[in-house]
Amino acid sequence: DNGYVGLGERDFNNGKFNSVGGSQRNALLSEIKERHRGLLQYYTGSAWGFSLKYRKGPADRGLGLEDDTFSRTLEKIDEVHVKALNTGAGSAAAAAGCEELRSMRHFEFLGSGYTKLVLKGVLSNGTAVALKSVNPQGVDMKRCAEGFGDVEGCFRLVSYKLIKEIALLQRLQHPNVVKLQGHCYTSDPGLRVTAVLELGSPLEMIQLLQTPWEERFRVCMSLVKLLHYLASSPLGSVCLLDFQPRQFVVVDGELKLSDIDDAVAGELSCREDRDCTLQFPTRNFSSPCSADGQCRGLNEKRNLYNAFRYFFTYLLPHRAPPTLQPLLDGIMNSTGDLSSGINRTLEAFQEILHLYKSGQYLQNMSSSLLKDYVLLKGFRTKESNDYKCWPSYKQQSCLLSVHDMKEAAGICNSHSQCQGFTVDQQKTWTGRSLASFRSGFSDLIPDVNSAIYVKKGAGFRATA
Ligand SMILES: Nc1ncnc2c1ncn2[C@@H]1O[C@H](COP(=O)(O)OP(=O)(O)OP(=O)(O)O)[C@@H](O)[C@H]1O
Repeated sequence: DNGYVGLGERDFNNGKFNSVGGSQRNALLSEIKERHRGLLQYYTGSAWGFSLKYRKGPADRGLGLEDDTFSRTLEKIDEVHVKALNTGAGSAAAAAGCEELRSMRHFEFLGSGYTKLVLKGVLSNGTAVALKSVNPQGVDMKRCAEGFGDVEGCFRLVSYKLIKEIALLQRLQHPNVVKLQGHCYTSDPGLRVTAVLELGSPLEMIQLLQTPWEERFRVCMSLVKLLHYLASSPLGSVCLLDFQPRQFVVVDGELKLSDIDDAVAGELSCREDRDCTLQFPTRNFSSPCSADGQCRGLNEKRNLYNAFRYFFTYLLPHRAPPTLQPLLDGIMNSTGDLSSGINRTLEAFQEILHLYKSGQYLQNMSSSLLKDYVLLKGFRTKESNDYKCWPSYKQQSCLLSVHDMKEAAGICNSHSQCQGFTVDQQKTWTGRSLASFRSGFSDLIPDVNSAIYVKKGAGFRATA
């Protein structure tokens, strides 16, 4: 009994629900109520500044609204979500709501998945954003429509995943979670929800594998910072059930979580230790069941092991500076067997970052290296193709990050084609300089702000 059995047919034909068979309809209603109830946990807490007006009856039958017609119930459900989302953190300052979206033109397809369709749009202030809505062609919609035969009802059901995403994004604010810029929730004639998000680019693992180690380290470190936050977030410990690279986007080189509807907050309940087992294809892990019946630390473990198997394994150790390799091996081991938690893992990343930024990883770098070079002040090279090296910041030339000129000289000495280098004003995210390594200098241009290190004996000619 879902509290709605026996409602008149008119209640389902008001433009919100199609007429479908009774048992299918009731099953869909049960699912809708279930999803709706599941969302309430994300709205409670002092941050919301209001209390939910729901009367929870015995076993929460009909959400205490049994006397109302179904359409009225949906209205009340909508009222709760609209109110909760509109008073959620950051909503007052949100840049985009329904009005803003209605005036938007020219959308571009960005991506789609089982549940959502993502389009690029531009706000009136010129900011490009990602707009998420229910994917009418997605597997979620198709399965639901096949099962229940009610497209409008299914739209509502699937929308709750997006509403959950909005509610979670309001509460989980972190530099490595995409920023919610606003949302639109309309329920007349049918429920339509749009989330307005910070725009990123899809995480392309193949592309990332070809980027310099420093950038791959950055992605892994972004992930570690995110997991550190999720381990003790305002919603308690949060577990990302679906942990695939496609759940993340990249914004200015930083990894950000974008698909959060499959996250769960709070530790798993348990009766005994056996209930707290994590099963992965090649390994199992377990946590003790605490006296208050929770698998303490299990969410953190699951997230961290997934970070190891989907990210660190591919991105972290390859082509790292040799002196940092032992520390990186340490991270690979301690996350691969979960002997360290997220706190210790973050510390290990911070230590590596410090050694890298400060140049301390460059042990025994001889200062005599620069003696092989002549400093030519007041010149720069033309932006042109030159010999390639891997992994370079540019595809058609050899552009690498360096701590200082000595490191650049050492790199140049190790490349047979290299005849010298210039160091850019541009910095990488760690504050290191970008050095352009050259095989010749037939294209020099006067530039008071630049200097070139030319290998002694290398021929060069200025064009002006
Ligand atoms: N903020 C964003 N900026 C740019 N592209 C995005 C953004 N968010 C999502 N996308 C793209 O849209 C795709 C679908 O989004 P999302 O993962 O939220 O949908 P989904 O239906 O939950 O997907 P899945 O079936 O993988 O769980 C993503 O894989 C990503 O490529």
